[in-house]
Amino acid sequence: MAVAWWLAAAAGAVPGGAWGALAAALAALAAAAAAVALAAPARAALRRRARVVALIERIPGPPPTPLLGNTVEFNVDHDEVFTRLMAGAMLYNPQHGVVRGWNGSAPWVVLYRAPVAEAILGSNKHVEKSHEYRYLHPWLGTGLLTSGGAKWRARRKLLTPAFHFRILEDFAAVFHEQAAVLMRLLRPHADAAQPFNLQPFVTRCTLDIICETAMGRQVNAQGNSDSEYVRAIYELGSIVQNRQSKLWLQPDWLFRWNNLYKIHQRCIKILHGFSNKVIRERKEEIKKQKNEERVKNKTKESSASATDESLLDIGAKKRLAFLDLLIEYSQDGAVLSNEDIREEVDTFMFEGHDTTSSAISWALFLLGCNPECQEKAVAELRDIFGDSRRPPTLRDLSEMRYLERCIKEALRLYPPVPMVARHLNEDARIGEYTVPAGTTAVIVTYMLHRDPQVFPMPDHFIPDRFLPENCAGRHPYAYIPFSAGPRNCIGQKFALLEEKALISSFLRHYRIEAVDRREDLTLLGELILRPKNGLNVRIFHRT
Ligand code: HEM
Repeated sequence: MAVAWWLAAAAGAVPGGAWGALAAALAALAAAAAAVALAAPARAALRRRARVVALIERIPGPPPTPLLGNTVEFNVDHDEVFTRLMAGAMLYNPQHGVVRGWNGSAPWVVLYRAPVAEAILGSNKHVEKSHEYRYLHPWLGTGLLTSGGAKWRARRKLLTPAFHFRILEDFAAVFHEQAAVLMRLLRPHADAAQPFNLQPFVTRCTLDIICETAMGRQVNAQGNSDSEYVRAIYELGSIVQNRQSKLWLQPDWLFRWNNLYKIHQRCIKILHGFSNKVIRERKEEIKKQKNEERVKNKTKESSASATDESLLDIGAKKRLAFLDLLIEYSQDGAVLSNEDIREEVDTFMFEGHDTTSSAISWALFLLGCNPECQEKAVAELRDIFGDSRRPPTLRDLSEMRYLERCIKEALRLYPPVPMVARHLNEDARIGEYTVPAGTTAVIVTYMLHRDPQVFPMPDHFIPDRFLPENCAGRHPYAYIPFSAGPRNCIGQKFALLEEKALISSFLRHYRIEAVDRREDLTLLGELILRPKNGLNVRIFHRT
């Protein structure tokens, strides 16, 4: 275009004669060439768009409105979005569990049957998170949960050993100590006529657990729920949820004009400030310890009484936290910088407390709805512990087989992460459909777990569905509370141990009765599955 303009300007600048005619002809030629040159990419873009539309429209789904797509259907009260999504999905193509929708002009597919979920989650190609995860970036950066491509692959490989069973053994003591605090705090509610919401108690406990296991620091959320750090975690979590569901909070430039932005920035400052401080201090402590060890080793060689001293040392050894492992893996900044470490520590803080809190609260609530299952779990605990009040060992936890089935059944009915989403960087074959690159694929775990073909009487709480003989032959993607495939939850063993430790401790102290009826609960299916008005229960001391 610039060439045409220059030639036209040149034609105007040389008045009359053959030069002028030639320049004008050249200008026309250049303009035509530019139009053709521009038209080619435009035509290609139109062709690509037509292909996307044609492929997506082959999939059943609600009729879209021009420009707005199906966003109008979701312009409902916050409480209704999740129910709408599921009802809409069930209405179209329930047999295959693949439904399409348009978020404005952006294509989406909703998947809710095992084979189609496997097509995405089981693939090594479709590992990019969808755009909805970007609201977590200011806090988590691109840590394991939010990163993609080569960075995610390298980090996943690096961090996997940190979740080895041997390392988790160290955390059993933290689970027990924090469970003991929770039991004490629940005491005033025991045997009272007035029901109470169990969830905030459990959330504060899981927050204390993750803080100590991830960073080796105590924030004492159970003792002081008003701490700046704890408040920042809650506030930021709620802002992220808000941004996901409210269109006007989504573009960054619009969000900056909203009152929430200031709070958002303040929370980020507090959370990053805390993590940075802990990382700095821990690095210094490790350096100091190493120096002391070096000096001691030298003294040991020359002192006969060194044995007693080193034994004392081992007794006083500090508990390992994930942070210590990250510092070790970092190789003095060569592999992970301080910021890289912070991303991962913050990711564990985020992903490792609300999820477990949701899982534990739902499991206890369901045991409160099903007293016969609760008593079976208690009988199993009596077999393991007798009358002893001792803390559970890892072996005890592994013997809680019935309780494990209850936990798994609760994770089936109320998966803490009710859906996961991927951005498709290339075409995907999903069932009988080709889904084009650029589509967002949302796997709705909550629906997938209620497929009556796989789980007869899907709404009933039946822990024995998870007896080994009943699991045999089940599709590997039919039950995926921790997602599945290459991007599954790295913390699932940790989570199950924590669940068993807390729930067993609870059942050894209290009997629980659900006050809310399951059918009356309003579910908020956001990042984490929550009941809108909490989980109201009564508890009674066990005699
Ligand atoms: C009951 C508790 C938990 C549940 C139900 C759960 C569920 C999940 C799910 C569904 C995903 C996949 C998310 C996605 O694809 O968007 C995930 C990923 C992840 N989870 Fe968990 N999680 C739990 C506990 C934990 C804990 C305790 C930790 C850490 C201590 C943790 C750390 C992570 C991380 C780092 C990822 C990202 C893994 C990756 O992309 O490679 N989770 N979790």
